Amino acid sequence: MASFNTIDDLDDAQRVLVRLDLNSPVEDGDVQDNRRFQRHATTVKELAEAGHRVVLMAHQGRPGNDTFVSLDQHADILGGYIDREIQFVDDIYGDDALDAIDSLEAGEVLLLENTRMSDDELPEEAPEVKAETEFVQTLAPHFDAYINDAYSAAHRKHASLVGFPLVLPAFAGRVMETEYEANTAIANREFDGQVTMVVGGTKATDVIGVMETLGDKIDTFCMGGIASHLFLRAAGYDVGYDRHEDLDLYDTQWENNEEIIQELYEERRDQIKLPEGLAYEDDDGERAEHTNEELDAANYDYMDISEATVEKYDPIIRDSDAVFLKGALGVFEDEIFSTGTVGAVKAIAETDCFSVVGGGDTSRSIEMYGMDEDDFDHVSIAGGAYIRALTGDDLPGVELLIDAAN
Ligand SMILES: Nc1ncnc2c1ncn2[C@@H]1O[C@H](COP(=O)(O)OP(=O)(O)O)[C@@H](O)[C@H]1O
Ligand SMILES: O=C(OP(=O)(O)O)[C@H](O)COP(=O)(O)O
Repeated sequence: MASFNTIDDLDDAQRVLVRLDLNSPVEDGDVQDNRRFQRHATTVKELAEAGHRVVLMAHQGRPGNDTFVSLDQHADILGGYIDREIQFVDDIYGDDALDAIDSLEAGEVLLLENTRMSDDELPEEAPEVKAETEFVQTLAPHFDAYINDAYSAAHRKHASLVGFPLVLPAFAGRVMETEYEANTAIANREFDGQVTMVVGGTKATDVIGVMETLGDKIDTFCMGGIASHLFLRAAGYDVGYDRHEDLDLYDTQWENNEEIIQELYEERRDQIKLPEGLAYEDDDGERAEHTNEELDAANYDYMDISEATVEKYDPIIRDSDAVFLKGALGVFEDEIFSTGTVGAVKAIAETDCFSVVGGGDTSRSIEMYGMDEDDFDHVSIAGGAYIRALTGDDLPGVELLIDAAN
């Protein structure tokens, strides 16, 4: 496996510049705590306890959006996980930031302001271009090492992610390490027995990309979510199109991907397991189901896979050596349509297989329905980066760490 240097390879008492991904939901201006803080805290705590001077960079939201806010709240939330104060400076590479950086003592931690508040950060450009920005050129001389822990942002060619590895010795943090290991385990097929991928969610292109890239590494695809309706349509059932004009869940995806869906369905018919039926809300607000033969998308909105489908997928999951999950099998946020997602996630949790659950939305089902993250080998905190890794795209932030090690 191609690899990178990690924080185990750092010299003692370093001045380290660490890129985290603390990008979080924001409600009425309040940053919402989430597992990104908890995960990155592991890296930060380890660095501080080892006696390094630790300066953190992260982004929040995108300019113009309500979620584009200062990182002052992030410092408090992250500090709560490491039992030590995280200083915050509302500057990135101006005099205030440099003063705060240079006054740090061993074991102290400082968070800089939202990197996206610098004009140098955002346009996606080649690492060589980013390395020449004032942002990178001003900060780099104040550090001995750059650490990238932001796997979930590693698909972006932004200054804080791709500029520094060209000008400082570069290392991976603990989150980067675990996310990378879990995702490459599938691509390299590091398992002897059955490998199953449970795929759902709303985006057909994600599912198609995974099937095209990993089709020969995965034995069985158990399908749910919107994508499964499109494959059921390819199989000839009356589903996989929009019944409201103002809704576009299916039609555009079908128009753009019809040929490849038909092709994948024909070529990989033995590998692809489709729902046996789908669930909808009846006139009394209760869950009801149709078998595939009864499906009638002109008159019903289908929100989950049927119970018979859960029963069909259950033994497949339990007989697997490794199971990867991407995307929800139904609208699990509504309890009556959580049967599919919770059924699959529970079966994965109860099975002694190597298991990875990914997708920002889907992994929320674990705590929503009282399951324990420790029952899985890895629960990814990455959305876009996870799917890019699964579909064979390089992550520039990761590639630069590998290059730096070689
Ligand atoms: N049949 C369905 N109809 C509408 N939405 C669905 C359906 N099945 C799953 N979803 C939705 O898919 C979302 C997750 O999809 P997606 O964003 O692709 O995955 P993730 O965020 O896990 O990567 C869930 O929030 C769920 O409500
Ligand atoms: O949260 C992130 O991505 P994700 O929602 O795909 O997991 C990353 O922080 C990247 O953010 P961006 O998509 O605004 O570049």
